Order: sequence, then structure tokens, then C-alpha cells
Amino acid sequence: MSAHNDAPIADLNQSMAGMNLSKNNNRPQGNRPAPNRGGGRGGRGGANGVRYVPPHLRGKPPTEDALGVPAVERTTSWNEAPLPGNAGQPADVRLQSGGDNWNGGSRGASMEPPYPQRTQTWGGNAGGRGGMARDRSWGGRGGGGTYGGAGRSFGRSPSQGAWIDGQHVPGQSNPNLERQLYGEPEDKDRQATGINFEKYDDIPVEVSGQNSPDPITTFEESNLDPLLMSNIMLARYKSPTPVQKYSIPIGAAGRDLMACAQTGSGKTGGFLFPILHYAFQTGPPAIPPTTGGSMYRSPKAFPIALILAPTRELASQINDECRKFSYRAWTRPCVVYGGADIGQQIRQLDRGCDVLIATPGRLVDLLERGRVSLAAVHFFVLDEADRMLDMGFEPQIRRIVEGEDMPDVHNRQTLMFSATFPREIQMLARDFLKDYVFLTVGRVGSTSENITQKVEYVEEEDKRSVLLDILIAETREGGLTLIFVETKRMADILCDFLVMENFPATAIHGDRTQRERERALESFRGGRTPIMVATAVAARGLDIPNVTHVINYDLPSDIDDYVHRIGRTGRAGNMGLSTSFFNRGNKNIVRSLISLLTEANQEVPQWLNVVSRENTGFGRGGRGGRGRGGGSFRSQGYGASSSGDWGRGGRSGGGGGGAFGGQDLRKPSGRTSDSRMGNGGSFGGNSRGSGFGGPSYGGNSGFDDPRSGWF
Ligand SMILES: Nc1ncnc2c1ncn2[C@@H]1O[C@H](COP(=O)(O)OP(=O)(O)OP(=O)(O)O)[C@@H](O)[C@H]1O
Repeated sequence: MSAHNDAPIADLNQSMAGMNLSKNNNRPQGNRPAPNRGGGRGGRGGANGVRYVPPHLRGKPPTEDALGVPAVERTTSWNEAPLPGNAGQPADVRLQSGGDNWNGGSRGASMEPPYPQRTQTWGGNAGGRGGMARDRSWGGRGGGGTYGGAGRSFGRSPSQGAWIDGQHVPGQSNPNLERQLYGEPEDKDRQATGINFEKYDDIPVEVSGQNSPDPITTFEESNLDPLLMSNIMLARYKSPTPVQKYSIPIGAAGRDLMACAQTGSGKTGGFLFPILHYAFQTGPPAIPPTTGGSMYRSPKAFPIALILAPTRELASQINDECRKFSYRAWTRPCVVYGGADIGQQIRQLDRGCDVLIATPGRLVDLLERGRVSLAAVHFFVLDEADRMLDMGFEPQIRRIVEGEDMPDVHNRQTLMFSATFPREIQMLARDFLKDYVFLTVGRVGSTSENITQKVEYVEEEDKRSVLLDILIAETREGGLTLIFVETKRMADILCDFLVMENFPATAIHGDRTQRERERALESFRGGRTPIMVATAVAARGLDIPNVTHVINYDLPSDIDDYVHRIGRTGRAGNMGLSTSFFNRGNKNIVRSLISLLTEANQEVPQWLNVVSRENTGFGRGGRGGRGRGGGSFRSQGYGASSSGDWGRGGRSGGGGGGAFGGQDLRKPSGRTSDSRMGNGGSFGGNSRGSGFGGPSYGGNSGFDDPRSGWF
């Protein structure tokens, strides 16, 4: 019996009657004993309908969450009450419920109410030892079956497909679940494609690598598995994005891929479609004989695909996408990440895990506990690959890839995706790839032209008032505003400030608990707090519909981080706006910022060009060199009251250091008399007397390495 058959128990018994249980086409008929646990727990679970209560919740009132934590806890933020869809349940409670819901996910739509009693039985109706094993078992007695068969009774629902006798048998349609997974056409919390979706096709694509397969132009010609196609149609994807046009045939041809495409252009589908196509066509893998469990060991998950992502929220989102495209299929996605109850995640893994989405730290933990084997991994994916291979993560990635039982590079398919890919990381990435295709849609690290990018000169001390100006002027119309700051502390401070000013804001950063992070994201996504202050933890990958404005309150020091941050808007062909506050602390980014703006046909403020030209002098004021008293940028008219347009005359007058060059920059392009640009800003003047690059700006005070909180 195959452990991957997750048809309902009753249906399964029927179908088993006519099944040749000994036939198992693509996996070894191991002579391992079936773990006692499967049958045994079936017995304990008893008949259908008995509700399983996890050990740590037994005897507790149902009002407590799955972690045993009371529902009420501190939120610094506005209105972070649970979403109606979640009915007061934190994500971890969702993990417990409905059959197709067992992976949870950050969206409130993760519930599958119709089948709770089935999915929470343990061992199913067969009961006792002879029943279907809960776990993947290895040809054991009592109908335990072999891996990949029908033994996974725990958590199944009628909509879960199965792999029976070498055939993929899709589960039954479930309109409720469909609504939850795919939403209604007009759902605001789903990313609808925007008016510029077709324009993705105008972006030049470059492919290098030997014998790269031809791209497809439509889904219809892709030869994707019919069930996957039907799920893609349910998701209302009409045509593939450029990265998908290439990655689908490249993936199907068994090739490795390093793909670089702009933010919001469908890279997630770019790797999920080839994985799921393969899985739906070939069924469960054979478990390598040396790595299976035994009756004395804990059960292990043997995913066929491992997808690594840098943040919990992104991992959760990929899991949601995977669930969407795995609807009615035999495959079960599963997500594990830090900050959440590991026991809960282990229970999820025990129920079956075919596509594992993980953050590296938690995966290493589970590998060390022997709960996951990578021996059956056919696809290894690094999403945000450049981030995953930078100094923060690289050792863990190497440990996972090289220090465990994952097939070597020649015996797996490796796919890497990102919107940015610094050259040195590309070189490093080669360690994990073989004969790969390198795909670029647009220039590596370019931004989407769907994002209108503005850069405003704002001194540090003026940022708050400028921000308020922007937020007040914003005609929100249901749009969401995401504000990036550099430190966790600043995220809290700014969020509190906005709340005090009566703006509905929340915050997300690495010092908040996972529950707080999830709630913040939910309340932002749902529009109850349409302003979210975030650190870099929210910079990559998050696909939140209706983010109409990204504000870089603090610019990052790395241009690639800028690309990812502003990429939270202007996705899937929609238009978006980004505003970045620039001041002397950001001189490091100026040149690359100008290149990026120019390339994306964005307006480059004249003053920014001047900053760039004078960059060599830009940082010297602090050292008391050029800045002292002379050559003040501002005294030459930038922000001087006489210049009118540049604001209010600055605070400190010119001359404090600066040395921004001696040009008259009055009336820079596009400025009106609003207060932002010159709102006390003193480009050359600096009341602290430190000049450009002085210690107060862009320094590290209060800076927390965002990496420390990424898990
Ligand atoms: N073929 C398609 N047709 C319509 N919508 C699509 C298609 N492919 C992806 N999308 C939608 O586009 C949005 C962005 O996709 P996705 O999150 O995969 O982008 P990405 O390239 O991974 O972005 P990032 O670089 O920020 O991670 C999602 O809401 C997704 O559902």
C-alpha cells in the first residue's frame, strides 16, 4: 500500500478492495517492518470521527491556542486583532485543522472546515494493528504498505489526491477549498494581474548555457500535467510570465537553472510548476534503503523537493502557493521555520511531506533530530538565491546540501531564483549547480518599470514630518503603504509614533514574536492597518496585493536591497510607487541608484546627479576637511530660503561642512513648493557641525544586523 494515498478512509477501503497491494511500481518493496506506531495509533484513534487532540493540548480549554498561549498578548500596534477568517486562531491553530490545511500558512484562508473529523483521526477507521499505517511505512504487515502508497491516513480529506498503482488519482473537487485557495475573481486580498502584465513580454530575455530548451509561449503548449494545468487555470493565470516561459521547459528537461527576473514577475510559479509537473507525473519516489526509518526510530519525512527561503513569512507564502497548485494532487507541501513550535511542525512532517519549504535554521534543527531525510530530494530550490548564498546563510546552505544525505549535484535538479544576483554570488552558486542554464529577464538586478520611483532629499531630523506629509496627502483608496527602516528599534519607534498620530500602523521585524509578525502581516494584508513599518525582514519575496506605496524611510546601503524593497509594489503587472528619503547617510548608494533610475526610465532629481558627481567630497565634511565653512551645497541655493522651491530655508543655515559643490541647484526638476525637499533640510549645513558623512548620519547607532532577526 502506498503511503501517499490520501483519499478518504472509506473511499480508500473501497478502492483497496480492487487493488493489487503488492504492486508498487517505483519503489523498493522493502522488508522493513511497519512501524508499530501506525497501526497502534489507529487502534487508539478508534473509529472514524474521534477527534485527535495533540498531547500538549489535552485537558486544555479550546480557547487556548495550539501553543498553549492565551490569545491575548501585547501588540504595540494598531488594531491587530485576529482576522475574521481566522476566527481568533493564530496560524498554529490553523496548522491543526482541516485536512488540506495542515500546513497553515499566513493567510486566513487556510481553513478547510468540511472535514475536520476525518483529518484528525489517527490511524483511521481500520483501527488497530492491521489498520493503515499513519506514517509512511515500509512494506510492513497489517497493510502497512510501502512508501508512497495509501498508508497516510492521517490528515487526508476527499480533496487530497493519491498515487495508486502507478497512477495519479486526483482528489474530489471541493468548492469551499477552491474558494479558500483561489479566492473570488474580485478578491482584494489576491493579487490580480495589472494593466501592464502583457508588457512583461517586452523585457529582453537572455539565456546562456548549452542546449537550452526552447521557451513556451502559452500554458496550453507547455504539456504540463493536466491537474497542474487545471490548478493554474483556477488561479486565473492566463499566460505564463517570461520567467515561467523558460523555466517550465528547462525544468521539464531536467536542467539546472539560475534565473534572474524582476520582482513580482512570477518566479514562484517559475520553480513550482516544474516541480509539481514532475511530481504529478512520476509519483512518490523510492526511499533509499539506507535512510528509511525503522520500528525503533522516529519517522522521517522524505520530501522530493526542498525549497529554501530566507524568511519565515516568505516560506509560508511559498507554501500557500504550493498548496494552491497542489490542489487535488497526491503531493503534500509542508513548511517549517523558526519561531514556531517545532513539535507541531514535526507532527506535520509525520503526516507526510513531499514538497518541503523551509528556512535553513529550522531545517538544520530537524535534520539533526533525524526527522527529515533529504535522500529522496529530486529538486533543490533556493528562492532569493543570492540572499541564501551570502555570508549570513551560506554555511548553513552548505551544511544542508553537502553535510546531509541530499543527492549530489549530478543526481538532483537545482534551481535558483532571484531578482538580484551579484556576480560574486553567481560564482559561488556554481558550486551547487551542474551544466546549468542562466536565464535573465531584463538586466540582473533591474527594477520593474511598473514602479514609479521617487527620491526625496530629507534630513534625518525631518523624516517624521515629511512622512506625515506624505501619509496625509496619500489618497489611499484601499492601498497599503509599506515603510522600510533600517533597525528593529526604529521600526517600533516609528510605528508607535504613527499610531500616536492616529495612523493605523503595525510593525514587523525580527524582534517580534512569530505570532506578532504573523498578526502584523495579516492585519496589513487585510487592510486593517494599511501602514506597516518593516525592517529588511519584509524586503524579499512577500507578495501582498494592493501595496501601492513603498517608502524607504531609511535607504538601505545595498542597491540590491533597494530593488527588493521597492519590489513589494508594482507586482504582476500592477503599477506602484516608491518614495525614498535620501540624505548624506546614503552617499554609498547614490551612483547605483542613479543607474537604476535611469535604466527604469525614472526621473533622476538633478540634485542627485550633483551628489553623485561630488561624491568624493560628500563624505569628507565629517573629518573636517572640505566641509568647514565653505562650498556649502545648501548655501549655494539648495534649500536656501531664497530659492523658494526648496523649502523652508533649512535649519542651520549653510556652511556647516557639506562641501556639496558649488553649483546653483535652484528649482530642481519636478519640485513644487511643498515642504518635503527643503523641510528644514540642510544639504550643506549641518547643525551638528559634522558635515556630510558626520557621525550622526548613516552610522550604525542602533543598527541591528537584520540577519540576526531573519529567523
Ligand atoms: N502567469 C501568471 N499569471 C498571472 N499572475 C501571475 C502569474 N505568475 C505569477 N503571478 C502572480 O504574480 C504575483 C507575483 O509573483 P511572485 O510572487 O512569484 O513574484 P516573484 O517574481 O517571485 O517576486 P519577488 O522577486 O518579489 O519574489 C503573484 O501574486 C502571483 O500569483
